[in-house]
Amino acid sequence: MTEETVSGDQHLLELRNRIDRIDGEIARLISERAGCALEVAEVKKATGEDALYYRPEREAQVLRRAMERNSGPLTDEEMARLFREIMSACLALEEPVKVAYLGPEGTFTQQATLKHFGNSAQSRPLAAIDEVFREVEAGAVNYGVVPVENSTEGVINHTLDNFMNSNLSICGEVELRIHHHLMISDVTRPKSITRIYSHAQSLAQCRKWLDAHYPNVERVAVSSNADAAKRVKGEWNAAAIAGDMAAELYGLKVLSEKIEDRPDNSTRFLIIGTQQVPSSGDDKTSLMVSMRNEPGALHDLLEPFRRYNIDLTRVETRPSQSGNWTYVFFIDFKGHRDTSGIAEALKEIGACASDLKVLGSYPRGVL
Ligand SMILES: O=C(O)C(=O)C[C@]1(C(=O)O)C=C[C@@H](O)C=C1
Repeated sequence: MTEETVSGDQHLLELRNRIDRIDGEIARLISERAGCALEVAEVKKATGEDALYYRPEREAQVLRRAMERNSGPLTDEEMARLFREIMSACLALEEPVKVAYLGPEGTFTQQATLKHFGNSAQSRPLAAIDEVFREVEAGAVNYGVVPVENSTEGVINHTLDNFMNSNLSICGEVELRIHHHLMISDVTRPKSITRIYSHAQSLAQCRKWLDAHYPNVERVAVSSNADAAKRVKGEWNAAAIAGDMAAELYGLKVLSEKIEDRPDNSTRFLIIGTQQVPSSGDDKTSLMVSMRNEPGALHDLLEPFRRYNIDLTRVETRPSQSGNWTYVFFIDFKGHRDTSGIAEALKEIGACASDLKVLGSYPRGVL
């Protein structure tokens, strides 16, 4: 052994000893934090049966602070993700939170659920968006996670329509970068692919790539990306377009990575529940408004937003379920319903609308 390797080995040993010491301190501090969370739970329990353990506004503040005070070398996102998991474990200690999401397992909605609630939440896949709403309404789970819009393909109508017949609120949002991969099973012959399975939205998000690389291959729309991945197992002439979780879950091999046409392709998901969330300091509000079917109605609806200087982030129109050719507007804007300016604007809009429902004010997605 040369002198150099001896001193290298010695240095490695010293560094590992240092890491062991730091880990000891981190472990002690995490336990102390978890003890605090248990005390918080006692304080909440004393408020009665309906005590709210999960506090979206507080979680957003904790994560934002973790990012603000980070000075590297980890990225802000990486640091926040670590705190996400610590808080998830602390919340599970207070009271296990039950979450339903649009399944099956392996979908992007499951990935969004994990990103938002962390690994300690008890999550359950359901077959349809309606079912997620129903299970939250019935109290079988505390929260639901459903997709609402994609940056390439637009709004998910089914989710918006469900709000028309539901009393649930929006208590959070989470955005996920969507990376699609072309994947095959171990029996697939890559040169003999004649069929590609995926969800219709994903096929649309990879349209140009498919036109360029697999122009004559049949594209088969199925109920989810995870379902596509499942079908490919055992088919020698088929491939699937899906995400990392599906590839892992079904043991598929990724043939081509990140094949989405737009590199910034992302999907926004909503957290639905029954609680009204206080301001976190950086929030969004979602409204559902019906207007009388008369000239100038849309102008009257939007005018207060301009006057109170409120920043609209989205306006969607859906046919109302109560009559032909009448519409419901879904409007998102920056700010919390309880802040001055917004509270006044909502009062004015309420006065000119035939129906106004605040679907919720909630923290802007952090991670
Ligand atoms: O501050 C609270 O209310 C807590 O319950 C503590 C805590 C945390 O671990 O920081 C845990 C769960 C809540 O969702 C928010 C924060």
